[in-house]
Amino acid sequence: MQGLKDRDLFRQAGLIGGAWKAAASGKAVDVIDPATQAVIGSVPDMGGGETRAAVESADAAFGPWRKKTHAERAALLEKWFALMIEHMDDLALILTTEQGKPLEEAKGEIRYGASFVKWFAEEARRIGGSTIPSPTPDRRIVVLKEPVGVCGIVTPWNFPNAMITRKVAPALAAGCTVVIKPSEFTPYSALALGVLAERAGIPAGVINIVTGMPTDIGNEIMANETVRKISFTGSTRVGSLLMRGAADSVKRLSLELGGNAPFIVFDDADLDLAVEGALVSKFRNGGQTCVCANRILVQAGVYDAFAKKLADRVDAMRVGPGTEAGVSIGPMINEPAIAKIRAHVEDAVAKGAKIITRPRPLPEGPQYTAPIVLTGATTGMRLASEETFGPVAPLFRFETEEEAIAIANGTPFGLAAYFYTESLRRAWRVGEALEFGMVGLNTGAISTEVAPFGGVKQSGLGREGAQVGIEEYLEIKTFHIGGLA
Ligand SMILES: NC(=O)c1ccc[n+]([C@@H]2O[C@H](COP(=O)([O-])OP(=O)(O)OC[C@H]3O[C@@H](n4cnc5c(N)ncnc54)[C@H](O)[C@@H]3O)[C@@H](O)[C@H]2O)c1
Ligand SMILES: O=C[C@H](O)CS(=O)(=O)O
Repeated sequence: MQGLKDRDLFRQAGLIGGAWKAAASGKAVDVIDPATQAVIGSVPDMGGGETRAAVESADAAFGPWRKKTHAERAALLEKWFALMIEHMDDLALILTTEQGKPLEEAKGEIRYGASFVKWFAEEARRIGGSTIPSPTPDRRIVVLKEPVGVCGIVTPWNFPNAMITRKVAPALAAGCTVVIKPSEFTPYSALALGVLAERAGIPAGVINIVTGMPTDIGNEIMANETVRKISFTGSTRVGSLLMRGAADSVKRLSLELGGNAPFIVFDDADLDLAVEGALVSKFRNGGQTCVCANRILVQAGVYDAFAKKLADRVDAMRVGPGTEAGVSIGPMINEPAIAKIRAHVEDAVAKGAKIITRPRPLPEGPQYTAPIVLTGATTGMRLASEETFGPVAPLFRFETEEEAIAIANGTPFGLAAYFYTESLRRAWRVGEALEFGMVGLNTGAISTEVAPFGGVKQSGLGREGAQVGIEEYLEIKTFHIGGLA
């Protein structure tokens, strides 16, 4: 890869038991730069056999890793964190090249990804248990927290660094070992993290990375009884498939799945603040973010003013390759993503929506799409019920608070919701009425390592980050000590 200061971070092999490996079949999968469609390189197309070997390595490493003190594990995580920060420019360049997001956003993701490693290095020292008053005088009852064991970590392409660290950092801090299956579209960010983990001194086998197409790897992760937990971020379709597959061996599950976030602007909102929030929430990563505003609901009294302000700002956004200075919307991940965005817009326009942003020339290449604002969106349109996952801001008009809440909650998803109001009473009322795992009031930015992240309904199970994130990788053992009378 051109432009890296440390070329060793660009690896084209899987990591199993401390060894960098090709696929047993000799097969490889090409990885494409979404800005140019050029082949960046290839990674091994591994399958069930390599995944089994990775699980065996993780299992062999589990005993010694869990026996380390929390402070020892924390020190290794701190070193890993420091290396991520030291190599931020290279990690960001790898990320932008394989995923497409603007370089400054990629740096933001590296900082965000690293923040989980730092956070859980600190949390490692705070894994506690408890004692319970015994029902009889001859007994003591102690609640111990123990690592779950080998974890399968399956991650998406849209945040190829942070979605890994948000899982692996708490897993390692808790004393678990992992087999990571990164997205086949963006494996290089994961492999660079593997290189830095080695350099940090994290022992061989604690982190294993299997690359390639998902079905065989996924089947082995689901079926292998040594894997005690699967932590998955991605679509609801694949999440529910993993849930079914994990059932036979009753694995623990964390699922961070799709969303369909409402972003509600009430008549009494600070409109400028709401526009800023909408830009942050809607257009981060070109709209390819699970917590992106998908449906922007605007009360009738401010609808036209909000639409104009938002459209003016969107007209000023630059579209281009993520490596170019000043670009705020990079290419979309692949052509099916572009096709879905187009289909949503065409469906909306056919049903009466209007594009109010200016037409603009786009850079050459099939994966660019213009950010747009649509007025006249209604609940019968595809973009009301499906994640568009692109830079399309549809504005729905509503009259009353009850109507807005009904539209917002009228989805099987429940990841993130946002609303803007200056009224304290409405803030509590609406905040409590929204059926979502995360709610932003007067802010479009809710992602941080310090706060629980996760959804309800078909958006998933469990929470990542914060104090609770490590619990996902800990089992409770109740230790009854008798005969003490
Ligand atoms: N809730 C969250 O925190 C969160 C975060 C990021 C993305 N997402 C969601 O992810 C989706 C976009 O990501 P995506 O397109 O990579 O999702 P995806 O579900 O297609 O893929 C996610 C991962 O699952 C793997 N996978 C696919 N089929 C599999 C199988 N049969 N067995 C095992 N693994 C399999 C993929 O290779 C990839 O690594 C969106 O719906 C988005 O909302 C959610
Ligand atoms: O795509 C959804 C992610 O969880 C991204 S972030 O955590 O909000 O940055």
